Amino acid sequence: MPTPFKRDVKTRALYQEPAPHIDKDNPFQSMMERFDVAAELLELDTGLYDVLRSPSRIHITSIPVVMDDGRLRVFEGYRVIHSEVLGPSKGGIRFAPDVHVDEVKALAAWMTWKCAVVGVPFGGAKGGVTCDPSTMSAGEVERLTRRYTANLIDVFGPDKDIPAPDMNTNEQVMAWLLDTYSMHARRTETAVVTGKPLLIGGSEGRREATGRGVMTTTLAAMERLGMRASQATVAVQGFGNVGSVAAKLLREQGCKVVAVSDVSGGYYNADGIDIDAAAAYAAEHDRSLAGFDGAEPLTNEELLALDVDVLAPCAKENQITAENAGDVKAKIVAEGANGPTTPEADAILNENGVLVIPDILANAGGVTVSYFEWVQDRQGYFWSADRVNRRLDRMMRGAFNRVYDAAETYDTSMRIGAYVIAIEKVAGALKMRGIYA
Ligand SMILES: NC(=O)C1=CN([C@@H]2O[C@H](COP(=O)(O)OP(=O)(O)OC[C@H]3O[C@@H](n4cnc5c(N)ncnc54)[C@H](O)[C@@H]3O)[C@@H](O)[C@H]2O)C=CC1
Ligand SMILES: O=C(O)CCC(=O)C(=O)O
Repeated sequence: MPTPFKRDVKTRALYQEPAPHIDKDNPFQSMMERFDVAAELLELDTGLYDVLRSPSRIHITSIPVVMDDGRLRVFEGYRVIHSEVLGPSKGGIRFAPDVHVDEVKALAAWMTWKCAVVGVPFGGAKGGVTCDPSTMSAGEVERLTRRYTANLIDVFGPDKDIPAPDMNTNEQVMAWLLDTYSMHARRTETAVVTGKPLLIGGSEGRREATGRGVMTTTLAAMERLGMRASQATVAVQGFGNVGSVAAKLLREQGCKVVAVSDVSGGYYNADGIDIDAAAAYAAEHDRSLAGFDGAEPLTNEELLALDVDVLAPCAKENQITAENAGDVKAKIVAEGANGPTTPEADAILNENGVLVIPDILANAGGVTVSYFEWVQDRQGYFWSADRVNRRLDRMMRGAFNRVYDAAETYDTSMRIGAYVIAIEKVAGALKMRGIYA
């Protein structure tokens, strides 16, 4: 096996300290720690550094919703536009109880870097509403979505800012967003949102795209490490849109998926989980694996420490930390989720020779097919699933190779290699446009 990439060294010598209110487990801080290392490697001008670290706009909005019992509740919603340097801003919307502005800021910045790494002509944005959709009816979620969209109507637009699904949002939520926007615009505007149903301008392959990108980049990493898919074991944390599809597609490539998990806990079977059965079970049980009997129970912590070849964290931020990174036995960590590994954990994984395929590369399949969807909507001409998947695989493979090569050139991790590519591209565009003149 090739020598693992070297541990990253950061000095913060050139750049300002992060804002003092940001604590160390904060996702924005976590993003900035990696940004700082890459900026130093690039010897990035300190002025450009300041521009790139700062979101271009933060929208915070109160969303009044009449609940089914007649009570009026007010939710807080966000849309952070991190950058529009490479094109209109792009990024998902998340509905979750722990959504907060610094999380959305980090997710928006990750979108900027992700689009640049994979080569789609978008800037970065992200949205979120602090709410618990598991306790809300479909009608309540629809009213929340429509009011959130109406409040941000001037922000969104096919040439301005284009949302998509993320945690706890789906095609139906995107359809409500499209409809609300179109009512205000007085015309049907399909390209204002991606990840929507096929019937109203969605793309073949978008639902599976993020998991598919996780599969493609994992296979590319296996090739680099001389591993065979047919002999590889896999554990997947999170069994939603990303995790369930990644598990299914890796299984189809010959891997043995021995463990999956969701918020209800983990499920282990040394002979391999029947992923179709698990997906069918979750579909029938309100998206939950609780009670799935095709496997033995284990905790999410135990899943992360399993003796497998590939670990795919596909749930949420800060799952692999300084406390548990030393227990990770996988040779490859494929980050389906955004921000699942803390900077301290990165250092431990690098030291232990684990190849981490960073989130801004591994999960970029979603935004890549969102780009294809936007292109198709604007042309009014729709592609076959085969065409979408072939183009996606080509772009993910190309991005993987560029990041791997950058990591070798700079003698660093794939994560920092990915940041180097992204920052170089966005900073270059910024200078060329003269914004920084
Ligand atoms: N949906 C998409 O196209 C994209 C999603 N992502 C990222 O992938 C991650 C997952 O997103 P989706 O699959 O869309 O969300 P989802 O809402 O469809 O699924 C989330 C899954 O994670 C599980 N989960 C939540 N908390 C957990 C915990 N503490 N431990 C274990 N499992 C837990 C849930 O039970 C569920 O199975 C997020 O970080 C998201 O930002 C990244 C790129 C694109
Ligand atoms: O498909 C998109 O536009 C964005 C998906 C997303 O939110 C992400 O990649 O984190």
